[in-house]
Amino acid sequence: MAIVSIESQFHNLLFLFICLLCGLIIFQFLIKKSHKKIHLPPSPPALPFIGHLHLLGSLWHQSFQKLALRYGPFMLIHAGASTSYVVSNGAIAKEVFKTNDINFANRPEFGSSEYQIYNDTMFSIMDYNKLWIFLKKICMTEILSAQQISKFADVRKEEMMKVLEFFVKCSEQGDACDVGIQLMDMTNNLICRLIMSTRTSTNVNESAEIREIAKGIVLLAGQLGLGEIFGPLKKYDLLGAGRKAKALLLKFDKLMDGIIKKHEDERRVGGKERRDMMDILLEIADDENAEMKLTRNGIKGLFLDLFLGGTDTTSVGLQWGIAELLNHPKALKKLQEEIDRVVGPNRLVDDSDIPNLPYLQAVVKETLRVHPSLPLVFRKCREDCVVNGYTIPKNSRLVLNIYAINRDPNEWRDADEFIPERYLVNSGGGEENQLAIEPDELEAMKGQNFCYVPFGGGRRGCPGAGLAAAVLHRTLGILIQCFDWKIKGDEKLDMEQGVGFSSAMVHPLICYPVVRVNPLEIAN
Ligand code: HEM
Repeated sequence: MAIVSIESQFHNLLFLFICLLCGLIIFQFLIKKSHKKIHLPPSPPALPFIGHLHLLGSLWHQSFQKLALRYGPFMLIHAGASTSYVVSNGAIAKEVFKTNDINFANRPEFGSSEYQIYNDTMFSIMDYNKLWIFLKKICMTEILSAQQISKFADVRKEEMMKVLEFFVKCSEQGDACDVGIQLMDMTNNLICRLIMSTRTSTNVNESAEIREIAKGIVLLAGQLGLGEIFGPLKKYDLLGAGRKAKALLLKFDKLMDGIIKKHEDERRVGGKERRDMMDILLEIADDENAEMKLTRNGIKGLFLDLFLGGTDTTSVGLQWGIAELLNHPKALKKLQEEIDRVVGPNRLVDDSDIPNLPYLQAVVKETLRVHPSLPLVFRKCREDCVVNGYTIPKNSRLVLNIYAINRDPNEWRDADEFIPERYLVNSGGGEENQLAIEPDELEAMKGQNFCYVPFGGGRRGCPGAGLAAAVLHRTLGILIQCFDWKIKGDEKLDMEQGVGFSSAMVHPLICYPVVRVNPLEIAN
């Protein structure tokens, strides 16, 4: 009996073991099958919970660039609970910006939305929808149009003159100055004047207040973005950035209410000589026949974007431009010679000179290639689609590493080097002074070459590129025309890049300006 019982128990156990083994084999087979269905891009080995966070340094674009060298130009990266497809070359950027443009026209969430008071009306983060299309049209045909930019050329010049006066004074006194602070103030005042005809020194410090608010939000933006790594826990605002951002946004809201009211009062009285961006938007808001109703929140959200998107990016670009020229004295000399030859010493560089200054154009272009002001661009896909042969499920987060794309060694010779000459052809005679910028390169500035994407691309590309280009060329041209810049201690500048939303320099750009053409004597 006992023997029969042991034998039957053995059979039962064997049966159970075989069942388990079969179950395991079927389970593994199913997993493999499902993995085959979801064909995923390469990804570095990940750790539980934190994913690849341990592989990411303080500058994510540089970490992604290094990882791409090993895992390829299309990777899957898990930063805590947040998963992103990371693009690092021009061919795949083209698939996003061109082939699948409309599908990637949404932005992913950026921290907890509970703290965002303009959630559905902030142009840069709202989904691609009718309101976004309407606002984009207003940007491109009205407030950031080439016509509006040239209408305010005198305002750009006035702001420029303030900075020039300051540099001339430093030169006379032999003082060093923080060039970055001056350029930041200049771009902030400029954007404030274009938007609402106000500047720091003349209008109850509204633009200084806006500067402080924008600076605070830009600082918090990095932390808000980092909140994504907590997944659904982000709504608890574990880093506290959401609450701080909301306080700043409420301050901004109140300030804008006052500015809107002033504009409405002025409109009632009438007789304003020139319409600023606020006047244009208020007119559209009051227009009963407009395609869509533009609300006060829509106006505020758009302007917040212009303050955030336009100030740091442009002044950071200018700083890198000067810094690169100071570290490349031959390029600096060549640029000064070009400006002296084309413009001469009796007037300042003007917008109309830019087409005749190919080396200046090449310097600006190369600066934005090596130091894109926004090194990472975030998108979300609206439907399932295929990129680089992989199926990307709807609502996936995609990061375009502009920094890596612009420095791709397969596309650019000596990709990390600052070489403005790379865009130039000799238009005849073999002399350097007959250089011209390649026609293709002008197209590239408009986002048609996907290996060079400092302004992003497709319908969601930067709407301020025209204004940025106008400010960068003219300001850099005048600063180089009027001054020799001496570095403190006559050393090379440290080009280390800082952490943050825009890729600013870690070390302030401290220089001694030395007048070579006095702008106050020749201002035209
Ligand atoms: C050197 C200067 C600048 C650089 C390098 C730059 C770069 C960029 C980039 C890379 C994007 C993301 C584009 C994409 O998703 O494909 C962007 C978006 C944006 N930029 Fe700029 N930008 C600059 C200046 C400006 C200026 C002067 C303004 C306006 C005053 C501006 C306003 C915006 C806005 C509103 C967006 C959001 C567009 C959207 O989501 O549809 N930017 N910019």
